[in-house]
Amino acid sequence: MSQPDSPAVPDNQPNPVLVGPGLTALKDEAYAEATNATPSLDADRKNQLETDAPSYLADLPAEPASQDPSHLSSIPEEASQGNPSGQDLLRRLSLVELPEIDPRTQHPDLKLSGRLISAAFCLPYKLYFREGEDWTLKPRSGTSALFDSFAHLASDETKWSHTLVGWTGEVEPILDNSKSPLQQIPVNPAGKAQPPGSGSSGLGINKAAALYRVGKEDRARLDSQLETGRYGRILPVWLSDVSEEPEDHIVLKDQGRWRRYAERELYPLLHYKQHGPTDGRSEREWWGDYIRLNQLFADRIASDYQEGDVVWVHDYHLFLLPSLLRQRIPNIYVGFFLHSPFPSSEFVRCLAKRKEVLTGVLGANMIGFQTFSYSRHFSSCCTRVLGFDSNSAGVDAYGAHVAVDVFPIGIDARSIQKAAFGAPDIEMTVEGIRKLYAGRKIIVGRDRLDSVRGVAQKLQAFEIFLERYPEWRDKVVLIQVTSPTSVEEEKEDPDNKIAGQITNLVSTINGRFGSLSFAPVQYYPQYLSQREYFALLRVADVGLITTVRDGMNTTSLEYIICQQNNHSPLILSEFSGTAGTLPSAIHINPWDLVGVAGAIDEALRMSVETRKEQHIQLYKHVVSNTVGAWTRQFLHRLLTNLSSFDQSAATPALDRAQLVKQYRKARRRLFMFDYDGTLTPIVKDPQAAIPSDRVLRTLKTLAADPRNAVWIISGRDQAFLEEWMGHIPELGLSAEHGCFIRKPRSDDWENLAERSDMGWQKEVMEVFQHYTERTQASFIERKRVALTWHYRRADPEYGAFQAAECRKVLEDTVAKRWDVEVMAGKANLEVRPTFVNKGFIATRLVNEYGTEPGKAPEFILCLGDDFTDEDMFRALQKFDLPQDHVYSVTVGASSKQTDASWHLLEPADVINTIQALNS
Ligand SMILES: O=P(O)(O)OC[C@H]1O[C@H](O[C@H]2O[C@H](CO)[C@@H](O)[C@H](O)[C@H]2O)[C@H](O)[C@@H](O)[C@@H]1O
Repeated sequence: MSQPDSPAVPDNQPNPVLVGPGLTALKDEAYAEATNATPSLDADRKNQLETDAPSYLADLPAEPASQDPSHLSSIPEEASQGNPSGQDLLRRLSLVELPEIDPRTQHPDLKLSGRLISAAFCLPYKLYFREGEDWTLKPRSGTSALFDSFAHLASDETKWSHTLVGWTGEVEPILDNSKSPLQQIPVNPAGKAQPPGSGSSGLGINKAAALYRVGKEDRARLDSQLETGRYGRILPVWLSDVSEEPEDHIVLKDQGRWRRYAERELYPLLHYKQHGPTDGRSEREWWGDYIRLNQLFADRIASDYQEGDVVWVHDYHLFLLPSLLRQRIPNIYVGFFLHSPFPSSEFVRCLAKRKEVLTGVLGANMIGFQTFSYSRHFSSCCTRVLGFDSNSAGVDAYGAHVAVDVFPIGIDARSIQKAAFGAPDIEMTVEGIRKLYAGRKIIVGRDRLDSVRGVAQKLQAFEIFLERYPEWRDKVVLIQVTSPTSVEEEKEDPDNKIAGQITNLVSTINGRFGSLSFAPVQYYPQYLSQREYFALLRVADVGLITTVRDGMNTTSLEYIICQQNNHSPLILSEFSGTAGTLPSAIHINPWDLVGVAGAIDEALRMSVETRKEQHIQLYKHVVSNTVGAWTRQFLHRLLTNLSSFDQSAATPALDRAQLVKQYRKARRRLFMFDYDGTLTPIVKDPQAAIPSDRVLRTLKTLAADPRNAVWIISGRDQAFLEEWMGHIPELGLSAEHGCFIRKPRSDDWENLAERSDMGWQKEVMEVFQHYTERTQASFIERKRVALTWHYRRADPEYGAFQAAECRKVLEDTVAKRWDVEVMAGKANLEVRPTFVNKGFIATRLVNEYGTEPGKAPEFILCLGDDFTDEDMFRALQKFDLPQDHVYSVTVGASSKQTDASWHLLEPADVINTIQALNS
């Protein structure tokens, strides 16, 4: 989730601007918390949730363990008709359990160790430090669903042994109450106290600029404090520069810098925000830190890794980690989940480091997204930015298939239920708020103060609502709570533009529609306690979420749990990742302010029956798609994918040793090389795909051996082959997929299509021209016989779409009248007569180059990369030759569908292989 809204306890709170009655105005308690904090708040949270849990929850299983929402069909009829209470529904859904994965016994092919290592940017705790003492751990606010997932993995509900690897976060010192703040300032790099007042703020300490040293013993103490707990074993990652200090000390300096690249460059971009141009200097520095941060994570994981471990990497701070891990441990099992949105490739293209970021994450075996559209954008980016083949199932990257899938995250419904209905004093708080607004409808909004959360749009829409529906004036109150942003990019806004804009809007609305006794907008720019937060969600008559972009909006899910008795409607932005999973909410476009105003009116007037109906659907979703179910589903899919990438089903990499051995033994050898994509890499312009000197030299040497017959069998025309390879007389050339042949040491070309009627060409040209006119940047390559329509330079998705249509038209018309084949090549469509193909040429050559008539060569190496080369591979299978005499090799991924027996990744490997034979 993109820094989701969480009701967690704050570590600092600003002063409220307009504090409405009924909610506590919280003061800045960071100092007090730091000095008086308990060793761990986990116990507190647990107590709060469990000791006071209502008895009706006692017999509930911990988690509805669904892996498949289809189990909802098994909900008893009355559950949906009779409008059961939320607790009933939760209880019934909980009974529908699917088996939990046992990593040690399931997927035996993967030889799993049973250990799962989660990598998340920050630990679930904020750390407070005083030399020589136990560390103080306080729950970190935000990303609550993710932390709940870790807790689930560490619980008895799963069979994984869970380890969490995360950055310590910005470590803060515990200040000594007995000393004045100025006596406690941190040291500068030379070990001297910083001069009083230098960069100071608040307590006299500029935390961002401060420098702390953490010794070996203190770090070991933290390790042992984190050895066990709610989230399993935790391994903290210490982010620091290469230190000049004695080795056993880590220097923490400008700790916020580790966030900068991710939160100033990636976060805005992922949320469709682009900053203005800069000189790029700071970005380069941040990028350096980003690489180092990812490397330090990789080091930490690699040092703990055991064979068969599964690593699950979370979110955009760690985009590079999957590839860094794979570099260190090639066969590692890695899953990646992006909690934030993923934008269209048009946005990603703007990122200077787009290639590094995309290839970094493609080191994973599977990449998960919150919604289908985010996953589609990602796959499309890999095609457009990196040129990789992709479809909705995944991306083929560097010879590996990376699965891409969708997993909308959920919440821990059970613990939210307990907190919202079982926490001490919550009923009193609920009653207190109700009394305060008695006689008025309550609309509730709770967002982080980021521009992408759409709070400004919400207020503007509310103003229009009061304007257009005057009957509601004085009868409706909007309670809007905004917690401070935690994202660097927004925090650093020097003018605090959003905050200013929001307070202005609040004042305008209250000025226009309020009175001395009532303000229609109650605005609370502060953290709420958990009790106040849930009480607020419970009393709402409407929940209003107008986010302009988010990965997953957990507030909307928590609201649904809180509304299990009232069934108040939820108005939800269609730009929230949650919208797709909550079709029963009232969907709005936050940019259509009049539409939002209308939706508020509709929600307030909704009949009791409709509200109930909608709520049941929403509630079913939330309690069956919990964070536990999400966790299990992700891992289940990852392991299934890993099993299906089973290497026994894949084409093996060419065994060079065996190849060389047979080559040396053989008296007659035949080589058949395809050209494009085999001897040269695929490039945008066909005329630019010329052979390198190295390729020519290697071929020449190979063909110079009298035992070798070396042929180039290509779709290219005579002119091209002659221009670039014609000067090597020992080479045999076959052009246009076998239509023309030039034997070694000959200048004459044999035309195998001589007697064929070329009437079809005119018809094909007409169809090709039709599609060329309609597909920008596509073009026709006219050869003597074959015709090729290229769309590599066109928009890849549109080009492929047009090619599919064009192919169908040709197959339904020309191919029915003429004896021609329509072939889909690499970003091209080709038409040629059926009577000849590369397979036909291969058969002819095998028969021609034997040691004696009727005997095949003792060594055959045949290489090609595309569909047309498969004809050669199939032709070779028809000869009953000893296995170690024939090497059919496809150039590309091992996962590729092919009739070849071996694979090589790319043209460079082909040349290296031939060189190995030459040496
Ligand atoms: O049989 P081949 O030697 O592999 O030739 C097949 C076709 O290759 C050429 O097109 C392909 O390569 C181009 C250069 O890398 C690339 O721009 C294009 O997108 C590919 O389709 C060639 O232009 C065709 O005539 C060949 O039939």
